[in-house]
Amino acid sequence: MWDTIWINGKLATMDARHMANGDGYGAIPDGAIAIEGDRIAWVGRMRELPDRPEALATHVRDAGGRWITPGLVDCHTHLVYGGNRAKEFELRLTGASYEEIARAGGGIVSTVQATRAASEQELLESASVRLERLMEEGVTTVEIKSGYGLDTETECKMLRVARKLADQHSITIRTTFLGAHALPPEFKDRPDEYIDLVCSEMLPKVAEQGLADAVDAFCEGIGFTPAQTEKVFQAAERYSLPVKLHADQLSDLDGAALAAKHNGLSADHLEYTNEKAVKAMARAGTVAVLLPGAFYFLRETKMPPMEAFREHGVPIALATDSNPGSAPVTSLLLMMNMACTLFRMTPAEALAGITIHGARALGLADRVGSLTVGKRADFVLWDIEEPAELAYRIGHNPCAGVIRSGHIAR
Ligand SMILES: N=CN[C@@H](CCC(=O)O)C(=O)O
Ligand SMILES: [Zn+2]
Repeated sequence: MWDTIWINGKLATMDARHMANGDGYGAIPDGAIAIEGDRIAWVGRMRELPDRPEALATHVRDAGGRWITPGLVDCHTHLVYGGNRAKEFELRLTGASYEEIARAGGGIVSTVQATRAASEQELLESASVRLERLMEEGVTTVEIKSGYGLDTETECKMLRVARKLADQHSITIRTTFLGAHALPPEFKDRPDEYIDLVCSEMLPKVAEQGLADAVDAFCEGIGFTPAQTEKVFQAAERYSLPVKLHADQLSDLDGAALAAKHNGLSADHLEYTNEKAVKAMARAGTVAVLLPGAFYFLRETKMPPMEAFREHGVPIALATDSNPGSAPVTSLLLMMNMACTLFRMTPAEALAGITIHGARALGLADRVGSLTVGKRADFVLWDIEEPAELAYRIGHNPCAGVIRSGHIAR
């Protein structure tokens, strides 16, 4: 006997096994999902159920003909930080660029000051508000990076806050150590010494305390060089932590190829990525994580190489990049719309980007991201007539219910 069975759902399974109809959603129109413990025990057509639902499960729940998708996955966020950067936004509107502000000591470094000054409790409270916004739209898995501490104490503080968020909310959180996000002012003109600190003190401490599930860096003119980034990756490998990379956002430093060389889970941003690097990503299974919110907010014009990703079969994920400087956004549905409008993705590609491919970018594709037997029973009920509506509307939240680990979460 199953614990629960949801009947009368239209399932967008996002499971390759159901993609034969070519709709891109793996749709099952008259679907049911059975739950045993926190896992999916059965998925299929109602008429293929082996018996009456009441005879199969303790609880029978009616989805009322609603669409059901996997729980959404936001695979790239900087959700924990102090302060905000509204002043920098105003500055950019008077002509200063994101890079100019960063080079003049503003940008990421100004958030570092506010984050160092904030208590753990203050960071927890401000990040909780942002996390709640994501969860209201059906997000059940989220990645959170450090990177606004840039000293051992504050980097650990940020990651502890991210872990606590997972204890306090009904959500799966993966944490990523991003010590190599920017050069802290106390290391001005000494980037190699800072990278040594990241590799020999920060990362070992973070790893010893089990605070990170992955390691990231910002490989860019206003971040770190490929050689410095590679040192961070080598240190991550010593602690058996997978890597990801903020790559090729503002210029082509061959960052995506570097991430692929180190079997990166993902390379993120990728506006300037070249085709050779795309091929390397395809070979390594590195996911392309696109961040249309940052592209929009910084008014970027260089498009990520969409056709090359498709041609070479690189999985494309989407994320909010929620952060105070380049993407003060907490809506993954808005990212779907922006990905379709700005990057010309299809709504089905966009949904795959925030479900199965987002899961893949976190190394979690065997556990979440699709309606598949054995995966965690995380799914969302939607008041929509067709799945494309998730990407079509702007500023509208049709989430009608969230099931997380088998239980009704909202
Ligand atoms: N590109 C680098 N890091 C963040 C932005 C951080 C910030 O500006 O505060 C990003 O992913 O866009
Ligand atoms: Zn980022």
